Amino acid sequence: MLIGVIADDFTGASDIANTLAKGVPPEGGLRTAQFSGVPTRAVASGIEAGVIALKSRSAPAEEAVRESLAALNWFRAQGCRQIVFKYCSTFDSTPAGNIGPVAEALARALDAKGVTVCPAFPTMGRTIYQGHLFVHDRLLSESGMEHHPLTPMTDPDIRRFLSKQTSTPVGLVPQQVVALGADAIAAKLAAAGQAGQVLCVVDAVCDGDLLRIGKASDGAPLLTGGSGIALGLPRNFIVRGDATGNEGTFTPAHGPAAILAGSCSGATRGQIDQHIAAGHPVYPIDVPEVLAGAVTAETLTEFISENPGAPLVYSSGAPDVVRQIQDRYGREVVAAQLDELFAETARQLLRRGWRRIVVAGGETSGAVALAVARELDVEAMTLGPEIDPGVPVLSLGQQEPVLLALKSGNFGAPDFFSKALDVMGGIR
Ligand SMILES: Nc1ncnc2c1ncn2[C@@H]1O[C@H](COP(=O)(O)OP(=O)(O)O)[C@@H](O)[C@H]1O
Ligand SMILES: O=C(O)[C@@H](O)C(=O)COP(=O)(O)O
Repeated sequence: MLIGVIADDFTGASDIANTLAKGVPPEGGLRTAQFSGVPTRAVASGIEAGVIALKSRSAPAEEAVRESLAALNWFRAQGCRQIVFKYCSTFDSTPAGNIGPVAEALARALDAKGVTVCPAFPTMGRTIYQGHLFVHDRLLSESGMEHHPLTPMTDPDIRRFLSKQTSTPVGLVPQQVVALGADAIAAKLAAAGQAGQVLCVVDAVCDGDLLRIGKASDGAPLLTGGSGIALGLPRNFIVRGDATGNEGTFTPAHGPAAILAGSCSGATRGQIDQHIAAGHPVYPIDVPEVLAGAVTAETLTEFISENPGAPLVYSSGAPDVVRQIQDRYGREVVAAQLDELFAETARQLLRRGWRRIVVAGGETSGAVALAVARELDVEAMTLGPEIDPGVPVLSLGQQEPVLLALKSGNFGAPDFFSKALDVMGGIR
């Protein structure tokens, strides 16, 4: 294994695994596998890039650091030469962590300084200029992310926000330097390191910038960012002949399907509206009823079983509704109960023969994907086709694989849900 990625959530993991598997022409990508947590068993030989999905984004900082270091140790044992810490392209975190503490701990363990911090994903409108993160034409803090249920983002200045989470000063490589090319970027990062800046925000406003950063990162032990940071990495290994590249085989699955949505993002709520307008069966989950024990995984499984095609169950609500529920019951309590509801629903569906599940939301995907991995006793997932930017199909198991699509809350076209099922084998 050459590249090891530590991802702080499951949708983010499949996003960067997709980037590594695709790469850019003419070289293409690497043979990539995604793991649910730190693997406990030997993995297939020939994997060139591994992505460990952790559910650490909303965990306490100490726990996130511990799990990330365990992932690092596993990758080191596999011989990885480059480690990437993947977080959200909207830098989802709180002032108490976890991006700063995890990145500093990894840098310490790898003796790295002047480490790139670059959440840019221009295809999805996430760009960084003078250290400020934009989502399309809005600053992060006016993009809707200021209403996120778990990690509301109210400061678009990534250098200033990250500094609240770190014990060392944070540097900046401005776009004017990035535009000069790989040598200029590498020199600026080295100077930052010498000045004691362990982490350094690197501007990127287009894929060209990410490719220049990728080239500058050849040989770097550690970089951190969104999935865009991986865009230029496969080429470094392929042109040197260290990697042979991705062959990309995929077998669709047939049989019943289900869509589970716990994301409350504007994009997901729009996709739900579109799914309803298209006449597909939907079940809106009443969250107080879940907390009262009146709506359970059995309720959802029954609804899905009785409504073939593209049945959708969702808890997603508008920001004011979510706030009211959190104020009444507590944010963590609600999140834990909904995670378990979706996880148990997935377990029950697998036991009834379901082999295609689409999930919307990072936390929700983490809960579901971990439950599926444990239920099937399969730790590694391989990459199938990309449904929409940043969302691939994941395949678990060899014979009759189970297919998952883990959609980041903010990603996907308005018709994402039916599109995902089409790619996975059709709606029937
Ligand atoms: N109606 C609701 N009220 C309160 N919290 C909710 C509701 N629906 C979902 N949640 C919680 O909101 C969070 C959404 O996060 P996540 O699944 O990561 O989505 P996203 O990818 O949009 O960030 C989860 O913790 C989920 O349990
Ligand atoms: O970088 C991104 O935006 C995604 O890969 C990601 O991390 C998604 O997280 P959620 O929005 O919580 O699904």
